[in-house]
Amino acid sequence: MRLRFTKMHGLGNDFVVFDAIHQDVKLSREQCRFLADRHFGVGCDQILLVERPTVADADFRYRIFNADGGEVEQCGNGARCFVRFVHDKGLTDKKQIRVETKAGIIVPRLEDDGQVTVDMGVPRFEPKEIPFLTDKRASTYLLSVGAKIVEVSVLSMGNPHAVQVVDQVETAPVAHDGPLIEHHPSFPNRVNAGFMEVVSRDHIRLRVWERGAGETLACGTGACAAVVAGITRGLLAHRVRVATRGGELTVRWAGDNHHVFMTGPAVTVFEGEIEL
Ligand SMILES: N[C@@H](CCC[C@H](N)C(=O)O)C(=O)O
Repeated sequence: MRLRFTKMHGLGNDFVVFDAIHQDVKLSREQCRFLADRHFGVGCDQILLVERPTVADADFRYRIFNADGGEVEQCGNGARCFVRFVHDKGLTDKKQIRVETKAGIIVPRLEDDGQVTVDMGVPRFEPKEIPFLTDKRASTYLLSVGAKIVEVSVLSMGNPHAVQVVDQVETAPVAHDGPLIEHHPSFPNRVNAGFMEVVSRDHIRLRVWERGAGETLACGTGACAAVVAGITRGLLAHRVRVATRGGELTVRWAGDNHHVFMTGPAVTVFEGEIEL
């Protein structure tokens, strides 16, 4: 089959996006891996499908596949690109849309300045039953990672995250420890591993080893998880600038059962067609 796609990115976290409303798009794991391959395919961290919703209270359905071909629950940078895509393609003229994901409904909004704010929902502190709970209130755990013991905050932004605080993010052992945390036996569904340097109460630097994709230039749900972890640990204010290798996001969270809001850019790089 020959499919049209759009190459997009949110802070360098890059995507191949398909309109699966006007074309029949069914991707196998191998086809996702081929599309994501930076040498033999198009190259991307995730593949995004824009589909008709299957529930009454949503405008679209948004499906996400990691570079390894696994379908996942949520993707924050992708959600911003999703909004830009449906607007650019004339699929809607609503500024605020309701989007069905595997993790429930999210509500992105296209701002007047072209940035996108996404209501990412309420963070959940789960899984609750993993060994070595150290601080129940802050939901932190001790994990043995290689020869070290690392304290991580474990939470879900629809998808799973384990976030640790490091002194200097640029020298953090992301490539070494990231895969060990991703595949740690405490996380049977694997996990995204965040490394956060707290610069001040309203500014962090962040690198994320993503489940199924490796280190990316930015991770939207990772940014939300890091800010929630930092606030829960008493380290951060309620509005935080998150600096990633690909650029900057703003994340807001008022705590408890409040929703997390993430604001940042969404960029189209090129349009293409590929034979699968
Ligand atoms: N890049 C993403 C997250 C994509 C999914 C993640 N790798 C997972 O497996 O949960 C983002 O911007 O949030």
